[in-house]
Amino acid sequence: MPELVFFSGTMDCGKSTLALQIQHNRSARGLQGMIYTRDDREGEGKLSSRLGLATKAIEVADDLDFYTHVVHALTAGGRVDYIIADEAQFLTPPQIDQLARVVDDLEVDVFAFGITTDFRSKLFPGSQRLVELADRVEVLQVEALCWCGARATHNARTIGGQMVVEGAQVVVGDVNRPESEVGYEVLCRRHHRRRMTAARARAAALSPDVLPVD
Ligand SMILES: Nc1ncnc2c1ncn2[C@@H]1O[C@H](COP(=O)(O)OP(=O)(O)O)[C@@H](O)[C@H]1O
Ligand SMILES: Cc1cn([C@H]2C[C@H](O)[C@@H](COP(=O)(O)O)O2)c(=O)[nH]c1=O
Repeated sequence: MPELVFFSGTMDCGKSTLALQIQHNRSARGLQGMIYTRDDREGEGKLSSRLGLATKAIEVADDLDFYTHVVHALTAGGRVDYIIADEAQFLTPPQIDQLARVVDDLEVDVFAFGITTDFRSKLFPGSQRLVELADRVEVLQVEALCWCGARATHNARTIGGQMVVEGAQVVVGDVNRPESEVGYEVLCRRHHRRRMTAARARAAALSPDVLPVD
């Protein structure tokens, strides 16, 4: 049975790498896929992993209708055995419904990859719809870690190393950026709740306030 699978995790946990591996393994067996992404850090029309691998992808805009797009590809004589959609958190809820329709009516597997929650730990609308509709939600096995060593479950947005909780939901960016830039850091829930980034933890450890006093 074809499936809609949502591979989910924090930033930097290997989602795009897995997408590229699924693409590689299937195409190595002669299967043909359509690869979609939206707002990849490396630029338009690319699906890229931090391990250095990348592939061409169809850049999705708000007005792209997945069902119509796949039907056009099929009626033009193309073969579509599976679909990969990276950065799926940026898709609109109607687009997720279209992906579900591709699975049910066209009998094509759809593998979607994305983060579930934003920097305020609120669901992205696309991810919410995926959780509602997916046949399976898979959490990636390679866990990203918080600075404290616990499993990272949340994404923090940082400016100057400090976690911020105001701002637009979508700001394309990366982890491990210089402290002067807007960036992201993955944290465990405890430290996300306390807004305790690695930089703040370092500063607190160095503060004379926490040194033992004779
Ligand atoms: N230099 C490196 N050596 C080994 N693994 C790396 C290296 N850089 C990144 N990775 C791996 O790549 C993962 C990030 O993969 P990526 O597919 O870009 O993540 P995501 O799409 O989830 O944001 C990291 O969690 C880590 O496991
Ligand atoms: C938490 C959060 C992230 N983003 C952006 C930042 C990146 O461009 C992508 C996630 O990419 P990854 O391959 O999973 O690392 O999402 C955002 O726009 N808003 C947020 O709150």
